[in-house]
Amino acid sequence: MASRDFFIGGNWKMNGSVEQVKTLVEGLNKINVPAKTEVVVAPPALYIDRVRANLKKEIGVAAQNSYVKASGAYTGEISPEQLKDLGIDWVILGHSERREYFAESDKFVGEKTAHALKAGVSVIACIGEKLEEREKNITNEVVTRQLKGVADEIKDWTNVVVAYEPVWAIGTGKVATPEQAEEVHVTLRNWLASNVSKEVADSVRIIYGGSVNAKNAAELATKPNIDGFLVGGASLKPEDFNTIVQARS
Ligand SMILES: O=C(CO)COP(=O)(O)O
Repeated sequence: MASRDFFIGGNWKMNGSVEQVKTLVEGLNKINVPAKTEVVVAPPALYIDRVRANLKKEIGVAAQNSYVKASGAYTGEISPEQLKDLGIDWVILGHSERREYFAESDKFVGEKTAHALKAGVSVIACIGEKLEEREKNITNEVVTRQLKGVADEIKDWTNVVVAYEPVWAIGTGKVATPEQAEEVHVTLRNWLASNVSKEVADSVRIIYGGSVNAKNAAELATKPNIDGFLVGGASLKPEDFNTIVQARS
């Protein structure tokens, strides 16, 4: 078994209502977090405060985005400093939906990562190729370019988790095979060993996201370089999410 702790993130995306969030938190509070496993959920920003107030402390809370400034005239944005103020220790950055719909560049994602880390907020940094990029056989080029966007801006990787999320697998029910995911994770680790350090390559957690569910998680978790998951749809179902949390136990 890999020595890196298992990491499970639940990305709720823009889902939920006051009532649904309450039910979800009640369900999550029943989860027994196994040893050497870290669990973090990312509610929409509006609900973060109430989730943190009502969720058991063994489960962390993440924002789904944050900006590159601490405060100021940036209408609609949220700073990592404000997240810290509310006891939020994590943020998801560079999700493909933000890259696609909000035109976030590799450099901007790197800058946001650097700012969040400086503010003391840990980062789940997302990367992943689109279907046409996989079909053109440029997956490795795309994911290492995206990883470089982060590597160019930071030195300390202690508080970073890398999430490999192939865009073609997100919300499609078309999960990457364990072999496909493992292959990319190895590529990323090799890139880190060559371009950052062997220590970072060995210690950074690389998690997989894209149609992970209660049925496929255990098999994916057998791969030595898959250190956990970033879960979308199935994170809205506490029982399924619990099965995924227990996948390596
Ligand atoms: O984008 C994802 C998590 O960030 C994955 O979403 P799904 O699990 O719904 O495919």
